[in-house]
Amino acid sequence: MAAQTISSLSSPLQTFSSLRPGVSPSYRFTNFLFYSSLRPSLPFSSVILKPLRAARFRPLAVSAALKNLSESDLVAVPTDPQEVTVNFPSESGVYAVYDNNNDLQFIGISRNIAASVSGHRNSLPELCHYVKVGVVEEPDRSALTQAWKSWMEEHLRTTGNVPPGNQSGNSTWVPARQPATPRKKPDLRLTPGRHVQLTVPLEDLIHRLVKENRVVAFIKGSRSAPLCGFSQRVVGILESQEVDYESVDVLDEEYNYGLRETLKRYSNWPTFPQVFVDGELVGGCDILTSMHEKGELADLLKK
Ligand SMILES: N[C@@H](CCC(=O)N[C@@H](CS)C(=O)NCC(=O)O)C(=O)O
Ligand code: FES
Repeated sequence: MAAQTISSLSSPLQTFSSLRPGVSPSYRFTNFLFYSSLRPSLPFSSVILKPLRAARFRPLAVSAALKNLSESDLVAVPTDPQEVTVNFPSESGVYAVYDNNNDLQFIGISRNIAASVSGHRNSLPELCHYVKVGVVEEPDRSALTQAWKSWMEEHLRTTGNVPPGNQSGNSTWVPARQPATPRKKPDLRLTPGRHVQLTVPLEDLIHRLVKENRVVAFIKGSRSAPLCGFSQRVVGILESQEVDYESVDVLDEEYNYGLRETLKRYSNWPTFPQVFVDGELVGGCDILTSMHEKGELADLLKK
């Protein structure tokens, strides 16, 4: 195995999960500050101290800037996915996963480290006990690949082995592909079409729609083909929550004529997407993203 070269391994980019395109730099920065200022405390018992060749344990990834693999802190992965989401950085970077014997199993790249770690912990609990993470500044593809290579080379140099999960042909750590994409629910239409003269104001139709359906997302484009990155992100978040929701395309001039401007007045919110839960506007893309990352959206939808 020592003879295996880095370039012969399956591409680290295949391991990207939870891609979050379009997160504005300012938002990411705020997020980073938020995570940096966290001083979470894990129950001490959840961190099993062992005589390690690995590094010190620290409670969670509070100092996650990219360092050498050997210098990075080994952090116990909480069993609660919400704790992972809150305490690990949702930044782009590299991560190394260790089993409960502190054996390195896999080195991956992620656009959202917390989401990837949470996914691995969920699908491979027996192999995903500890992680090291390194946030990559200005994380374009080449910077991320470079970081991944440097960790991989360091591990190869010191052990002569490629981590089992990175050996070619091993698909344990790659998220399983969905067999066939299930057909998405159709979008709701507010009217029968432009040819029909409405006898009720559009506001009343909007009101009825959001009161009669628990979760409604007004988006640009359809849920199967959103026409704007903000709407796409919100659809992705709602799908990841596995919530039953209705979607309405505000750009559909045939069946939702006038909705784009009327809804802005109805909700007093100037942009799309707009997500309503129990008849109340929850927010747009920024708010939904933030609530999703903090676990607040799951709580709201569970109620
Ligand atoms: N910060 C907003 C981003 C959404 C946004 O800026 N939407 C714009 C462009 S898609 C919009 O809807 N503008 C009004 C319009 O197109 O009628 C959010 O969190 O939802
Ligand atoms: S940003 Fe252009 S349509 Fe949304």
